[in-house]
Amino acid sequence: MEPQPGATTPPEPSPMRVLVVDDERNIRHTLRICLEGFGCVVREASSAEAALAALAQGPADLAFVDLRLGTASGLDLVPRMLAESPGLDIVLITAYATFDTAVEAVKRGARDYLPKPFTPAQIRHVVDRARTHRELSSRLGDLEGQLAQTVPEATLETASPVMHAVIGLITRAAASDAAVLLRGESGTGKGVLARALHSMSPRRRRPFVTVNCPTLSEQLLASELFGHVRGAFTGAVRDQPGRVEQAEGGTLFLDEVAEMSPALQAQLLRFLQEKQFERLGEGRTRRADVRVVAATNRDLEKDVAEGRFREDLLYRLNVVEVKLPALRERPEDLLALARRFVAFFARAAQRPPPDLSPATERMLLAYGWPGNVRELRNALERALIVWPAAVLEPQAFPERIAAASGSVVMLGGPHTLEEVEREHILRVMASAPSLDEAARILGIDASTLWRKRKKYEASSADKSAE
Ligand SMILES: Nc1ncnc2c1ncn2[C@@H]1O[C@H](COP(=O)(O)OP(=O)(O)OP(=O)(O)O)[C@@H](O)[C@H]1O
Repeated sequence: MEPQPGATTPPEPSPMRVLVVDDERNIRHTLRICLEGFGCVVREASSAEAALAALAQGPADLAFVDLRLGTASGLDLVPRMLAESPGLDIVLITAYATFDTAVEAVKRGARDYLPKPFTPAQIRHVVDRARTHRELSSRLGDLEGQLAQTVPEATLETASPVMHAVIGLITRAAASDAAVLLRGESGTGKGVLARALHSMSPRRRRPFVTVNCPTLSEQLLASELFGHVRGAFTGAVRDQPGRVEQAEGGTLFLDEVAEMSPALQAQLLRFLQEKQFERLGEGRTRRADVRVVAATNRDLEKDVAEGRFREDLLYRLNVVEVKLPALRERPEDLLALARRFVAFFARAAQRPPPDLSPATERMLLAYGWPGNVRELRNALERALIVWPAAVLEPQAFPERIAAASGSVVMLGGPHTLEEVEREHILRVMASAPSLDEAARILGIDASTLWRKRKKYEASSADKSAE
């Protein structure tokens, strides 16, 4: 059937961009003809330097690289090409095929290995696989974008002198490889800062891997960190690398590091000292280049004094120690953070962001926020759900928060009947879709409700002006 005018068809995928790196003209030529036959856009390079120059000029999706490039080795070229173009699929081609070279190529980041002579079917297979890989990566990018829409972006902007000093310290620490210990109450943003540190560090293009220590049993935590081999324990059905290996070249974030058994503390200490570890159940010693950032909300000196935490491990972990202030210790940031969360959750709910009433601002500043930024975020998320009006009033918040500033009327509290009536009417009006509906719920005439509302609005204006 002919497509209907105006009908939308899915966009054609853009052609695969392929770079052929070989010092032999004939091979380049044969590969070009074959690849162009599969719809690829092909560029050629006859040396390692020409390959790097080609990548600097424009990205490629896939590269065929000869193992012997004149005097240079294609193996050495692999990491240099990946440094230039991290998402590139590299396939090494060579007549000198040996198993060891194949393993070495993959270790250095090549995706595959193709012995000469190769057939067009083999080339097609490589191109198809690279295309699938590209599609998956782009889908992953989309999903990451969507995820970023569902979690408010963390901000390092601050008007608080204490927080300013913290961010300065993190920024300086980012440049080095020193272990960093982030201390602070739960919800102060230790995880957020650990990630910020990683993204400011030279390791930012490598993985950031989190291990949440208290959520796992001792054995599972050991295996999570260092991996295991098949049969190491019941349920270990295959070899499994740990988070330390996943974080190779990057940063390992150990959240709540105080919650580790003595045996595991010893293994972690050895890893910090020597960068060496073993997978559970394996004799072979492995190495990993990983920067460790740890966090705790506990008094580790007390844990050391009471024999629960190794002193030598504490000194290894806190080469740089950063103490995050509680939210109540940085009041300068509170309203700005609150407004960011309001804007974020309003956008997610597709409504205009409500303002904070003066009473709400006073209440937010008066409350102690024991759950810190996490509690503030959750309180605002909830407020936007329960309070559809254009101005957020204290009543949109849980009673424990509202009660702190004494600004909210609670049933059974020290209030006059008139105060309770006003409060009840305002809450019903905020959640009802119309004035008529609010009047129906309250069991009074719409005109009576209208008069009462006028009176309350006048008294709110007087209070705000106070
Ligand atoms: N600067 C910030 N900007 C925006 N959101 C923040 C900021 N700091 C913390 N948050 C939010 O607060 C919540 C808690 O942050 P995070 O998990 O980093 O705290 P934590 O100190 O590691 O807590 P815990 O000790 O409980 O693991 C998260 O939802 C995070 O997004």
